[in-house]
Amino acid sequence: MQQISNLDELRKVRQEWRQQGLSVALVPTMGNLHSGHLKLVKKARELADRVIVSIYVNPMQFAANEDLDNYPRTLVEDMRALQELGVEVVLTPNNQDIYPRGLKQQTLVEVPGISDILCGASRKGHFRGVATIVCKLFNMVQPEHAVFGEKDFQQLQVIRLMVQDLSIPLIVHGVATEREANGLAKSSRNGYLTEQQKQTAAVIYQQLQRTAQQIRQGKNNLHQLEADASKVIQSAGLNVEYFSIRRREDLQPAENIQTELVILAAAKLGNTRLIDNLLC
Ligand SMILES: Nc1ncnc2c1ncn2[C@@H]1O[C@H](COP(=O)(O)OP(=O)(O)OP(=O)(O)O)[C@@H](O)[C@H]1O
Ligand SMILES: CC(C)(CO)[C@@H](O)C(=O)[O-]
Ligand code: BAL
Repeated sequence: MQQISNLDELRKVRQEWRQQGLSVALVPTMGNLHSGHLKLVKKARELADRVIVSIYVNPMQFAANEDLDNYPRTLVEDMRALQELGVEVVLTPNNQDIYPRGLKQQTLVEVPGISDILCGASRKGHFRGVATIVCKLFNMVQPEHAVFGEKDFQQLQVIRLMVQDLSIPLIVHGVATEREANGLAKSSRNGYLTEQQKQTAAVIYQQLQRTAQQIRQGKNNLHQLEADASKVIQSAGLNVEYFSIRRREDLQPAENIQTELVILAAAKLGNTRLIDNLLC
C-alpha cells in the first residue's frame, strides 16, 4: 500500500494503471475509520481492480463554530486498517494541491435546490464545501467508481446530482448504514459521546423504525408523524433539529406515501450533532 500526498505522484500512478487497463474505485473519507468506512472499502474492492481511499478533513465544509480543530485524526490506525483490506493507495492530499489559491479564492461547486434544506439549513455552505472537495477529488483521481455511505444520505444525493449536472464520467454507489448493536449509526462523531449517551442516542434509529412502520401501516398524516416522532426523541433528552419525511430522489417534502421515501433526522445530544435516516 502506498501513501500519496502529491498530485503529480498520484497522476503518475493513475496513468500507469490506465495503460494497464485497470479500473479504479475511490472512497472519500475524513479518516478516523470505523467499520462503516471499511464496508465502503469492501464495496470498492468488489467494483474495481484498484482502490484509492482519500483521507482529508476538509476545512471548507466546516462552519466557524464547528468541530474542525477537534475532529479526530488517527492516520496510523487508519493506515493499518486499510492495509489489511488490501487498499492500493491512501491519498492524503496536501492543502497546496487542494486549495492552491487558498480557501477564499477557490472555484466553487454549488448544487442548488438540495443544498440549503435539512442539514444545509443549519450548516450554511456545508454542501458547497462537500461538492467542491468531492469534485476536486474526482478530477484528481479520475475513478470509474466512487463509494459513499447512505448514513450521510443528503450528501449522497448532492453528489449524485453534481455528477449528473456536471456530466462527470463515473458511477456513484451508496452503501447501507453500518450500526452499533443498539441501532445507533456508526459515526466518527460518536467518539464524542459517553457510553450512557450512546445508549440514549439509539432512540433516533428506534424512532425512525417506528415511523417507517406507521407509514407501512398506511398512516398518511406525515406532518403529524413528524411531530410525534420529534416529541419522542426530544423527551429522551436530545435536541431535535429536524425529523422529516421526504421524497427520496430530491429530498423535497413528501406529499403522499406512494412515492419512494426517506425519513431523515438530525438531533444534538449535548454538543454532539447526530444524523440518521431510513429508506421506506
Ligand atoms: N455508519 C456508516 N455506515 C456506512 N457509511 C458510513 C457510515 N459512517 C460514515 N459513512 C460514510 O463514510 C464516508 C466518510 O464519512 P466520514 O469520514 O465523514 O465519517 P463519519 O463517520 O460520517 O464521520 P462524521 O462523524 O464526520 O459524520 C461517507 O461516505 C459516509 O457516508
Ligand atoms: C465526502 C467527504 C469525504 C468530503 O469531505 C466528507 O463529507 C465525508 O467524510 O463524508
Ligand atoms: N460525514 C459528513 C461530513 C461532515 O459532517 O462534515
